[in-house]
Amino acid sequence: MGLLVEGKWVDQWYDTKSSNGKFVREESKFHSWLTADGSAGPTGEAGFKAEKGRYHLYVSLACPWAHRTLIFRALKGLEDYISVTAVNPDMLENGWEFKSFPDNQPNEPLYGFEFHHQVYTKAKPDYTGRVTVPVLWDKKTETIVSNESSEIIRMFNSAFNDLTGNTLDFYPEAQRPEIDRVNERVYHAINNGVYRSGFATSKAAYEEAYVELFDALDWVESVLDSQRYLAGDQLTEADWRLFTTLIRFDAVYYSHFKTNKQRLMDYPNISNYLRELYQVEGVKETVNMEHIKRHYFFSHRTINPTGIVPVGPELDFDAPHDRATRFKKGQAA
Ligand SMILES: N[C@@H](CCC(=O)N[C@@H](CS)C(=O)NCC(=O)O)C(=O)O
Repeated sequence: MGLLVEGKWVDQWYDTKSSNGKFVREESKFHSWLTADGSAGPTGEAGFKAEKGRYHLYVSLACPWAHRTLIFRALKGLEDYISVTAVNPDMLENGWEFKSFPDNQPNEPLYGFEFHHQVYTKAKPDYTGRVTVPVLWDKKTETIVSNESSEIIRMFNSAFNDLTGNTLDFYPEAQRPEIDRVNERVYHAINNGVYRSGFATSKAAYEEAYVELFDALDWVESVLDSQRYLAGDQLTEADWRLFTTLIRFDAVYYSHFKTNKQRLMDYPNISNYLRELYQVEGVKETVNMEHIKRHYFFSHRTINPTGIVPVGPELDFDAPHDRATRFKKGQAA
């Protein structure tokens, strides 16, 4: 685990000393947008037109943020348009590495890179900052378009529609205020909340994150009691953003990040909803529990010094769910 300082790799764990034991996530640094016609998006540079085969996605199958982009790639039928490389789940002194798992064969197809930080210095030789996944790479101009998952999923939601004919919309205009409102709380208290709990190095910081997390999960449980999805009767990006944290919860966060007030399996609405989302066509293929468990338990040696990966728990996301029978058109039946 480390970061780049003026283009040089430095091996160091997160600094929580300057923030009273709190884990503070660094903002992503690349914010351009891929658009249908190459015009500029809300931030960054213009010139990234949606074209078949032009872009490459670097992900970790373990990472909840990268997982969002893989889900959108699948739901939007972009598999033949955007190629993907998954890093090795072990993230140790060199950060993310390009090696297949578990057989450790080189797997970076564009430049033969060994380390993910080489992607960052290729784009910006004097880059300073964290070296994170996902990264959306432009093969044509050889640069990073974006390393912010919440923005990459919005690009995937619409930029390729004319090319693919897939017009599924997970950020519909009319629901945007509600989606944004839900995202805000889910991001802070749940998506990032599990990390704020697990990476805290003071009891006070851990407990603050823990309380906010379970308050938010209670709120989600009650929302899902009266409507089928987080922002109403339609499946939206708000659901997919929550999904990637939920699917890791009982297997990893509950024990490794000490978020153990109760398991998700113990929430009737959330657990049924989680199974519904998992069973949406194309989604289960994006879930890789081996990478997920291996990454967290093996890589975070400050939290789990032995690196031993637990065998359990046994989880069956293919079990039937009750959401379709409980909600006719998204409303309680
Ligand atoms: N805001 C980023 C966060 C991405 C992120 O933190 N990814 C983690 C893996 S789950 C990572 O690569 N961490 C490496 C590091 O922090 O050094 C996004 O949503 O795209």
